Amino acid sequence: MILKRAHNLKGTFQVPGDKSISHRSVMFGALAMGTTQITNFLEGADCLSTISCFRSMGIQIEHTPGLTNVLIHGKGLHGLKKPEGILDVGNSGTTMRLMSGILSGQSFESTMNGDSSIQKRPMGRVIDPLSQMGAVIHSIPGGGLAPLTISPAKGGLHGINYLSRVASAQVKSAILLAGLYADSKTSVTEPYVSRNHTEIMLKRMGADIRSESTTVTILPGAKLTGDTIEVPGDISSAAYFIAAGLLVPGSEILIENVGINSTRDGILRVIKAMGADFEILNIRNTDSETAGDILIRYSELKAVEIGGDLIPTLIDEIPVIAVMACFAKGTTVIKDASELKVKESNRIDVMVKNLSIMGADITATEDGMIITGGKPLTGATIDSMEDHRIAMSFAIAGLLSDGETTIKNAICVNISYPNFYKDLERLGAFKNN
Ligand SMILES: O=C(O)C1=C[C@@H](OP(=O)(O)O)[C@@H](O)[C@H](O)C1
Ligand SMILES: C=C(OP(=O)(O)O)C(=O)O
Repeated sequence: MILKRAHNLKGTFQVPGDKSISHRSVMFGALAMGTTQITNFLEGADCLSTISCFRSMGIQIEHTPGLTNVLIHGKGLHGLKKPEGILDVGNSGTTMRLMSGILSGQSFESTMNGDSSIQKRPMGRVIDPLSQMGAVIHSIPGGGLAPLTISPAKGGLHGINYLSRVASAQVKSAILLAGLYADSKTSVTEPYVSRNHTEIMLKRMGADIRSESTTVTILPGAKLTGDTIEVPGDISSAAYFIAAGLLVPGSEILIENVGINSTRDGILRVIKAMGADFEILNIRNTDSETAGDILIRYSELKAVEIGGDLIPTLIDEIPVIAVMACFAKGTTVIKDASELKVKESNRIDVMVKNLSIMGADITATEDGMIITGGKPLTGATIDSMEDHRIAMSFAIAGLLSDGETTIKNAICVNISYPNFYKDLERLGAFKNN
């Protein structure tokens, strides 16, 4: 993929459905009784991996490729069947970690594997709490790495009160899902509140689940019922167009129907602090998840400090926030973000290395980065490391740089945003190419 400097991005469009909500709608729909009807499902490779895993456990899922309506014929908490082969989660950490919780409660043995990136990501963070609940999980290569084999829990699962070291919705959700199968109440406390889509959707489906401050508690025994789920647009995908609209001179972009759940809206708080010219219009609820239209205009930005409880609300947006910081006046400090090291790539290292190559003033720290804006960027050849967020962040950087930027392994955007380059084109990003 080759990108050059752009001007005047204009248009109204929608980003695809939220990845986190799409995954959960399939998983929880499978565990509910009756039909779950999903609209605006994300047809990204990660969510398609979730569909294929649940199909191989006997769940009938109606989905026509190219259409975003999906029907899940749920079979209840005990309706999954032993899969024929290995469950392949592809590139999706969310699929592997949430399914670990579900599979821990089943009466059959299963093995999950994924691609080379998944095989490097830490699964000990779900193996440990689930084992405390009585789950039997074996890391085949050892060290808490995938592939993982999950065998039936001999004495069944037990409720625990778990204090998590990390603010991670994947860890929290895995424990809560196992809690549906436990013999007593389960609670998870995290250092900061992470995205709460699991809590919202399980509650709607009938689970007895409550949140108080940073603790979520679930009771076993509830019967889940199928639901109608309108998936809002993914704010993590909108983030690239928020950045492009703010930074490409002369731009004005309206992104319709974006999920702005308060556990996900950190990027909006950051651009506000940066002095961005934007508005959130038409705020509404789509089945308990709040959505709105985001109007973005070209702006002069100033630096910000980002850390603490803000981090989980924008964790996947940090790579593109780093790009924005290169164009903001002053020094931006991003801290408390060491989770970035265990995503699809080490996102601190990859951003710092490549933005430095392009000419940015950026330094890696133990838990984040420090970026002084104002140095012009020059196009370069950037390897995405097969990480979708890296590919999309450097595509935006390419629109703001002198010369040409070439993204290697650019196709990985299909993980969360298959039409990313098409949507950029529609807004006029390739007029100069
Ligand atoms: O629960 C989810 O859907 C997700 C949680 C986050 O991961 P962590 O739970 O590891 O922070 C996020 O980075 C990921 O893209 C999706
Ligand atoms: C980290 C991500 O996803 P996952 O953990 O599901 O692979 C992401 O989409 O940025």
